[in-house]
Amino acid sequence: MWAVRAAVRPGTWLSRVVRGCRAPRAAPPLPPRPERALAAFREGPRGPEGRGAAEPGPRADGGKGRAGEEKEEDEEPEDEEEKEEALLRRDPLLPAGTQRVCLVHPEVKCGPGKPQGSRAEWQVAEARALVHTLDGWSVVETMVVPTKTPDRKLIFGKETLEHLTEKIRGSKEITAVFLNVERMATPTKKELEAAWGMRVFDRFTVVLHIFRGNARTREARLQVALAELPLLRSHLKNNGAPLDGRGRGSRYIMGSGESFLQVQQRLLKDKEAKIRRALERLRRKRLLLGRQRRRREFPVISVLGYTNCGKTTLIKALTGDAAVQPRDQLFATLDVTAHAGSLPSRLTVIYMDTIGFLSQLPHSLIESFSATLEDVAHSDLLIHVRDVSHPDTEQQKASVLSALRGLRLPAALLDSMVEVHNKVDLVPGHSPMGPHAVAVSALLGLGLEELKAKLEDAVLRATGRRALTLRVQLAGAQLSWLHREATVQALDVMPEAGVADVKVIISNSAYGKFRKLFPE
Ligand SMILES: Nc1nc2c(ncn2[C@@H]2O[C@H](COP(=O)(O)OP(=O)(O)OP(=O)(O)O)[C@@H](O)[C@H]2O)c(=O)[nH]1
Ligand SMILES: [Mg+2]
Repeated sequence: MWAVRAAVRPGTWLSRVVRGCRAPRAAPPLPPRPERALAAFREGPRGPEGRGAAEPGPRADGGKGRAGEEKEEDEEPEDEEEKEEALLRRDPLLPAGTQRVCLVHPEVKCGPGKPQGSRAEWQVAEARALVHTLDGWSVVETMVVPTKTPDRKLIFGKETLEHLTEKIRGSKEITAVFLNVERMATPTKKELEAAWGMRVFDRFTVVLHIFRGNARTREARLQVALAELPLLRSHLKNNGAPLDGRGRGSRYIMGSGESFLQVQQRLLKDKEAKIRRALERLRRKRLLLGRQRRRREFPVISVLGYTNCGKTTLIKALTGDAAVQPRDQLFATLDVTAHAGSLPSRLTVIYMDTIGFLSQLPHSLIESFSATLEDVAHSDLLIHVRDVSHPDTEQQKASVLSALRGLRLPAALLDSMVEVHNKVDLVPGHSPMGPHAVAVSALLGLGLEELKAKLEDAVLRATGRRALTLRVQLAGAQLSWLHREATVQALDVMPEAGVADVKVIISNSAYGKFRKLFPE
């Protein structure tokens, strides 16, 4: 889902699951309420899944199904979970405590590695934001250094390296270096650390660290663990020792006929197979529960956008869900979460909060998260939230759209996407262009009514429904038929005339049947 330099790739929406409950349509004449829809998303005693990221890890797989519900394939024994926990144990990637970072950005001057359509300042700003996301870390120095071949072993030419070394070693303030490349080979890292006399980190390690800290569900945590495997492999290859630093012992493990390296490689392979199996189990469950959700016919709206643009804040504003916790942080949301809200005609919809986009995201992270994109493809509507107060808002939009194109979503879903211009409180006089755009301040609650009206219109169109007020005879079967086949929103009874005006949300096909059965 993210642009990785010029190549934008699909990325990381995580999905959470849906717990079963009775369909709200079975309880007319009350309008379907968000709470009821939320109940469909509950995962055991912890309450609605996908609560704020600040809560301790809710489970992605939910609790036990109720009687009468579709039986879950693949019930997991308790010890499966314990085994997964073992897969997730690992050492810290970054040192704890305060770090004063020198941000070194290799700017590709020409050649195939030159990033398309993005500026060094933007990439530097994004790298700085990543560093500031880490607790106690700050950028004290920024150096943009020209390079022709950022993927070469030492990245910089001899002279540039000497110049950098002089500056870095000469500064008393700097305690670590963030080299803004996707991945550094272990030998490169070692050589740079030796030259500069301090730890050097790449974007992969920093983003992985943030992901580790923010992943809450089992699925998200396993996906991060999968993304880490290349790092463990390269450490093994280059050090002959795993990252967790357990002793190497003798060259051959006694009696096994395998060298230490072979044993470690085998263990990593086993680990990968186990993580993939566990993810596949969770994925099957998610798809099954997604089918249940669709059967219950709550329209699903996926809320997408660049990281920190205000997706979670918007969902909080649209649903009033007090447990939603927006944070001023990159990748605050790593688990796709579901939140119910209602639209003007009281139609209940489910908003899916998703992980944000970022340009230049390490692609092994994106790949490991990509299975969860399936959920976005099954939405009824997409909202693209934009932070219009951000200086790079246009690049961010291009990044997001380009990533979305890479996902091969249904054309109708892309065409009907609603663009939300968020944070307009910070941009006085902003007026959005285009028929699908609405300006809001999710934080201050501005423009939400207009947005809801647009969403309702789009959802009804996308799901082949319409909102109608129908006059029915109280004596006949019309009212009970509508209760059965449509969603009754409100009832205005006129006893003296023996009629009622019924506000319904009804599918086009059901309306056709209604007219056939009860001609006007
Ligand atoms: N001024 C202003 N700030 C906003 C608005 N909407 C969101 N924010 C702030 O922007 C920051 C990020 O908001 P989130 O809702 O967490 O953004 P997000 O897109 O969910 O971020 P990730 O989950 O990290 O991708 C928070 O500090 C919000 O308070 C807005 O309309 N106006
Ligand atoms: Mg969020």
